[in-house]
Amino acid sequence: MAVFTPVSLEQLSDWIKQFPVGRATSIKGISSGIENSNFFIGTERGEYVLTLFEKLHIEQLPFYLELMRHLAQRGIPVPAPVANDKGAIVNLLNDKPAAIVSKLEGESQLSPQPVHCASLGDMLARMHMAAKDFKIMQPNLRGLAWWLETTPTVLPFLPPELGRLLETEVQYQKEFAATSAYRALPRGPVHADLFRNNAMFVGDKLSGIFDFYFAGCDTWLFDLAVTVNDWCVDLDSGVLDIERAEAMLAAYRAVRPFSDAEREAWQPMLRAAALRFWLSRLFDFYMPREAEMLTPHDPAHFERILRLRIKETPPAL
Ligand SMILES: Nc1ncnc2c1ncn2[C@@H]1O[C@H](COP(=O)(O)OP(=O)(O)O)[C@@H](O)[C@H]1O
Ligand SMILES: N[C@@H](CCOP(=O)(O)O)C(=O)O
Repeated sequence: MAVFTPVSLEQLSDWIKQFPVGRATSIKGISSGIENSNFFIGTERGEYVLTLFEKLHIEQLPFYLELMRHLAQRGIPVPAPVANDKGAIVNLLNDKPAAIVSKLEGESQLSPQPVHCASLGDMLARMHMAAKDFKIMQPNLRGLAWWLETTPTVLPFLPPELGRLLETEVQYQKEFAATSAYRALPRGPVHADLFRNNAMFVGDKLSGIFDFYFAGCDTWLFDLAVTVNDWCVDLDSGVLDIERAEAMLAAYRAVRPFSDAEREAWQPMLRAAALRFWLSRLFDFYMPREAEMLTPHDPAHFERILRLRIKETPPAL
């Protein structure tokens, strides 16, 4: 994560007194990621992750943090938010809403094999089931409405052929969202950004999934499509690795079988998932923000993935 808002050990030491984690002993900015300011912090009780929310509004945060608490309570390995002495899990730090969550063990698996993809498929399905009774409703804020709003902002920066691809796909997704097949898709709270860098493994064992700050209520299939488009592709070409994709789909299906509507919507959803990240990367590329450390993401990667998902038949659900 880039650090947009610096926090000193002195500032942290004062702020952290309200939490039952003991005295702060260290703070270190995390350079990966592009949305929030994240820090590893050490305290007398252990290690945690401190996040300062840069763009999200304070009224949106309970959805993410309460969802993490809900999932953690149901045995899904996600960071558990720490409440302060008044029971609040979001508190201002340096004028930004901020939260402390438990630190997951392990490392990201950036070269996943079928065994890792199967673990993700299994966990994603279990997460969807565990979130079914979550009470707070918040739409996916990077869904169709955002695509429609953001496309005109990036279009002026694009060469004509890319602009046409973008406009055509947004129109296709708008029409697909009005079909009965789309409306019949099962839905609920979804992660919506479950990339390789948002899961931890200890050896080959999945130790947790994190970064719920794009989560929202959307179709379960969209969530699976986002996950397949990252975990089961060749990163240079965007081409689907069938063995990895089938391992993920089989593990997901073993927990929650797919419906007919989902089978019908699978290819459009893979396209939607590619479009979503192509558009957000274009937006971040042409409208960058100031940051102390910033790792930009390449929009062309998801343009390639979108072109491929449009023309190919995906592995069956
Ligand atoms: N709860 C956590 N446990 C362990 N590491 C974490 C945790 N949260 C974040 N990280 C680390 O911080 C990095 C950036 O966090 P992330 O949530 O992806 O940032 P952003 O919201 O900006 O995308 C991750 O890649 C991971 O290394
Ligand atoms: N996964 C998205 C960007 C969101 O950043 P993250 O570090 O929070 O996953 C992308 O790759 O475009």
